[in-house]
Amino acid sequence: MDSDEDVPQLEEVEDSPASSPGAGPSRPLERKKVPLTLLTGYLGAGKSTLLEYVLTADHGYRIAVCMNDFGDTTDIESKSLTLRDPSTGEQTSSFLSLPNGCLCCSFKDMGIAAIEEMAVQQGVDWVMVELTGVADPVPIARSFWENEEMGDLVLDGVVCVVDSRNVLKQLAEERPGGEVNECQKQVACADVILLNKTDLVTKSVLHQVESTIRSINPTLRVFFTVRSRIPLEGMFNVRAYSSDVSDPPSFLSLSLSSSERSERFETQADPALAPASPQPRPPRRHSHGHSHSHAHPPHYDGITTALIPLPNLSPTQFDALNTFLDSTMSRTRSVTSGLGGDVNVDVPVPGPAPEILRTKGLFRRADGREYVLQGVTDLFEIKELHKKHPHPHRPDGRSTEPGEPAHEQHVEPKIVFIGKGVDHRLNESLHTWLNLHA
Ligand SMILES: Nc1nc2c(ncn2[C@@H]2O[C@H](COP(=O)(O)OP(=O)(O)OP(=O)(O)O)[C@@H](O)[C@H]2O)c(=O)[nH]1
Repeated sequence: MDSDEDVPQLEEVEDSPASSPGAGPSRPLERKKVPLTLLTGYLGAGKSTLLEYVLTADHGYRIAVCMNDFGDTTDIESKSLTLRDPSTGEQTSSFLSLPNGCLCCSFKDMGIAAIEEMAVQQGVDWVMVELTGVADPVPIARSFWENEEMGDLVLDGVVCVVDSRNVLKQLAEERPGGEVNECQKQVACADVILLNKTDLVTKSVLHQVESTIRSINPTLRVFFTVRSRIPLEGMFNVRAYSSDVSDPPSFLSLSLSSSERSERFETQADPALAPASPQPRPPRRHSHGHSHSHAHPPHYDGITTALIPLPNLSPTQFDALNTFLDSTMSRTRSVTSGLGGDVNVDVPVPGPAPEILRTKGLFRRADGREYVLQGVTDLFEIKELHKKHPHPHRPDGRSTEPGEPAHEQHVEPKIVFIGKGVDHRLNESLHTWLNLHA
């Protein structure tokens, strides 16, 4: 095995005075990072429609949108700007400054470092990078996540737009050798999804689309949209790859017993776009009766999910969990590298190795300390969570009185694996392994 590809080990992040609970804002001397969102979606799903909205609407955000090419956006009244390398004075990239304060940049000619430079120099609130319709977002998300050139940028999450009318067909498209298709990968690796073009489908189709999407990736924030019209706050601050260990990623609020009820958002159809026939309503809340203590039954040969509840961990179980993850990721690496064959693993998991695309989780030790797990393909990282702000509201939504203890949002410890060949064996093996090390 190439040592460069060694999976990062479980490391406890050291408590610096600035990051300790109760020590005030973490790292006060550091510049605030600019969050970056990756936008994916199959051909024709509605990505450009979303970007056009971002670039033209009066939403109050200053967003830099990076696209493969400017396309039709050059029609939008804009001012062309050029960015120069401060050391050489050479032109590094060009972009358009739009009337609502947003910027439109050509991603084709810009590396991550140039995007970072532009974001910092222009003082933008947010960066969105559009990936092309058939792009596999997994390696791109991974490279944005681990890239040192990100500097003052931080990957916030992956937003995927799907065409509700065609997505079931796109998910079912077969690839030679049973490869996972791009549409499945886009859904698997997304953190926020827009079920777009809801004006073109019936309520029952939309219901089917939602349950299929959730069976592939139960950690998603779901929005129902017409013309990709989404409240922008909904797709921002996802912190899905958060390395700021004072703010838990929002997927952690996913409840094991009620993930179907977890987060639902509906957007109003633009009346100007309303079809002549009555607008189908998005489905009401519903339950599929799934038990999340086991993997979902596969809907497609490709991607499945295991959502595994965890007990509070003893010190030996905490170490054992690291070994389990290390072994699981080594097996994934042997599949994705195409080398196959035996890998040196410490944990016996029956059956063929899964190809894991995304891993997320929260661990709690018996002493109450909590850790967030993030993983993309065979890379994973675990950081201790230092809660900065206990929840200022009571569970009934009312603010706490002065002196009354703040209520913390209760998050159940769990791991979510999303990938090909992920099934109940991972769940069973992990619990057997943890019991062995109790
Ligand atoms: N009826 C309907 N049409 C929509 C909606 N959203 C987008 N469209 C139309 O669908 C077509 C494709 O939308 P785009 O935004 O260009 O899709 P895209 O994902 O950028 O497509 P590519 O650039 O090919 O990947 C356009 O004609 C849009 O006007 C919607 O909610 N309802």
